[in-house]
Amino acid sequence: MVRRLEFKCKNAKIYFRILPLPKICWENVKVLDDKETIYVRYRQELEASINVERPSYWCFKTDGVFYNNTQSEIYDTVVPELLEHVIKGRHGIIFCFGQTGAGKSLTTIGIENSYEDRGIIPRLITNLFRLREEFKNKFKMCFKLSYIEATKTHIRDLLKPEETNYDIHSLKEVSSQCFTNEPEMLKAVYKAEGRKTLSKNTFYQSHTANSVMTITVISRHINDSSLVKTYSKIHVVDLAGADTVGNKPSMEKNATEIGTGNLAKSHLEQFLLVLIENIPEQIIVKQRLNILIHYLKDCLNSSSILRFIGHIRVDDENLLITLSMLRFGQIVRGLKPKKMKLNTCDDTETKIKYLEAELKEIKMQKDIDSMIHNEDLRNNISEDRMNQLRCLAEDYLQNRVDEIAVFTLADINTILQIFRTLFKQMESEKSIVQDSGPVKYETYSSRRSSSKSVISQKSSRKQSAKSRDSLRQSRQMKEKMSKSRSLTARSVSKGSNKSADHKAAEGVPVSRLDVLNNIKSKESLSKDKGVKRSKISRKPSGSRRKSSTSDSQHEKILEETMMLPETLPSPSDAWRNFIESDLYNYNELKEQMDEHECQIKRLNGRYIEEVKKLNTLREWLDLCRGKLCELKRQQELFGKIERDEQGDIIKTEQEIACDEMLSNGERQLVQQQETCLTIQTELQLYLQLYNDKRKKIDESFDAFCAEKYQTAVAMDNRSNESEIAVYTLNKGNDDERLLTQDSLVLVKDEKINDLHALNNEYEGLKLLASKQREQMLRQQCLNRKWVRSCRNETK
Ligand SMILES: Nc1ncnc2c1ncn2[C@@H]1O[C@H](COP(=O)(O)OP(=O)(O)OP(=O)(O)O)[C@@H](O)[C@H]1O
Repeated sequence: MVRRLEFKCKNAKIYFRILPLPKICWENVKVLDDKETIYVRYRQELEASINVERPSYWCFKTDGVFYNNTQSEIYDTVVPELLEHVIKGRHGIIFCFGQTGAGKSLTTIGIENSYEDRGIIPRLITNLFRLREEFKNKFKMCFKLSYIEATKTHIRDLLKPEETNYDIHSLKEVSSQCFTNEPEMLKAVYKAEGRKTLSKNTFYQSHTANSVMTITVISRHINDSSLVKTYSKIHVVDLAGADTVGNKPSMEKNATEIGTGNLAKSHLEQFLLVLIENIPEQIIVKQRLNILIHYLKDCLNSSSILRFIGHIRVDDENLLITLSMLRFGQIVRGLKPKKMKLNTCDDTETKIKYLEAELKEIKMQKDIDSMIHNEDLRNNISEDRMNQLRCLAEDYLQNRVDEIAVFTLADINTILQIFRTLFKQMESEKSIVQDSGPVKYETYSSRRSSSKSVISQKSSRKQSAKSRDSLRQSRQMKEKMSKSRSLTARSVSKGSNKSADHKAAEGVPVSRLDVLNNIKSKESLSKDKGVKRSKISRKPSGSRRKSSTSDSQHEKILEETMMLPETLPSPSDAWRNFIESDLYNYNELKEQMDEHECQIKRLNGRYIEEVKKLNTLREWLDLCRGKLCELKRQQELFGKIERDEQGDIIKTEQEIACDEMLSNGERQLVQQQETCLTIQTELQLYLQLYNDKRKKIDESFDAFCAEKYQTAVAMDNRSNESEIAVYTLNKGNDDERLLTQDSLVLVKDEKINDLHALNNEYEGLKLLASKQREQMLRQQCLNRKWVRSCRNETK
């Protein structure tokens, strides 16, 4: 024993808690002031009842003796140091052992007592979650809880509400629940505590089995690149109370209950002894012998941090069992510490995540590197992205978007490549236009249809205003250069007409003829100089006739360009020119239209009058009918009805007069209805005529614009000279409805007002639409002009 006491134990520590009792025999048990050494009198001397001069004592060295210490003091002495090791990855066990009713449950859980007197387990949970919060920037921690009760042969899972028992072979099935917050874990612990088996006869809650609360701490250093997670377990064991059968404190417990406690203590004692002797085979045997030791086998070894708290009663009656507990403590102190061994394992899940993140970063870095080194990444661009960029480029050129969003150098390269392709396409078309020869004029309608297709075909070649400006600048530069080179050529194209380029350069409006002359002069210039273009070769006239499809297309493009108006006239100017020209008999049509309008106005006035008359007539007839009914009712009431021989009612003179009046009135009503219908039909006819004339004028105007300006001009106010036109037109529709319904519904003034309001709204919308159309046409015109100027430029 002396040899063992000399040994300085680090991993295992032993503490004793003395139960405060009214009769403590301090003569036989002494605690030194260092609160570490306990002396217990030789029992033989006591039993022998002999007076000895110098009494003999057993000396027991401990790591701390608690007497009248608070729960908090005990916790602070025992647990924090252990917890430090546990967090680092070592297993730890706190054993509470001792005599029955000596305070083991108070030390471990303290559930029966006040909050201040809560035991190690609740304090430990609070401490763990506090540590997790404190080191959240350094460690990622997760806690798992298991709570079991161990009898001699079985382990019961206390976390499960129903009784679930496991034998020595199925201990791995014991549940382990993960908790992310303190209250939840405490709740689970207290619930488990409530499920423990209690002795039936004791006045306090005496436990008959051993219980183990286990918290597995899994932690990983956040900045640790090795991605190794440490896991460690901390067990708090409340051993069943040991005692001598028949001893006073254990009187309320039966022999089996006491036996469980004694067996656990003696197995543990034996196990510690073989652990000290370090005989592996024996260790395994002892582990198999007791289910509790088997359950703790991963942790119950010399490399773990072991804390034993023995609970003793130091009164005369319990001296023997106290001595037994103290001897157990000495065995514990005999444990040789082994080299610290951290429980670590690879955190596969995090490792995968980490590697994925790293891979992503490397990829990104690679992209940046290749961008910096100006590498062509087009190969890395997906088909979808290519298409998207193509659409973007086209949208940009068509002024549909103001800018193109690019993310990488590859995007920029691709966009440039698209521009280059489009430019080349345009160049080749230009050369075709140059080769396409004399211009043929087509009818306006065919030109319009062809222009639509041309526009759609070449939509990708239209550019935004910005790009046009820059192009114009470069064009002017080119023109200046070409001007100096082609002096001779320009002298050929004499007369008052300057070249189109020259005019354009001077800001003078360029006519179609100018453009044509320009093309011709350039052609002759190239002929004169004998310059042969490598790509733009003129085809012989015969062959051109054969390749009709492509040629006609090119001619159309040329005509499109040639026939474009230089400036789009304002609608009012166009209208004025149309009226003045009288090419389409506008004045005659207008005269007729005015005549119809006069008729419509006249008929409309008459119609309203006649309808009013009709109304008055109806009202009068209703009055007559009412009067007649009243007369009849009075006669019936006063029994004045006279009947002839056949039994028919004889009418009074008044009645006969009334009847006549009624039949006259009804005849008049029919005539009046006839009149109204006739006027309506006439009105309808004139409205139809009026509309026809109006339509004809509109068509004539369109034809005039097509011929004169080669484009449509939006002019919806052209017929606004006659306000009634709009009114009567719509009113006409309303009348039409009246006629088809074949009923004489009155056209009331309010309705006319409603119609006016609707008309106004309709006109407003029409005006808006026409403005938009005009704007669109202008834009189209500008685009065409741009195409033409580009073509000119290439010459
Ligand atoms: N140090 C103490 N101070 C005051 N009362 C105590 C102390 N220790 C224990 N007690 C009281 O003694 C009674 C028994 O305590 P406890 O249940 O903790 O003993 P135990 O060792 O767990 O008993 P058992 O082995 O039968 O389960 C309880 O009522 C408890 O409050």
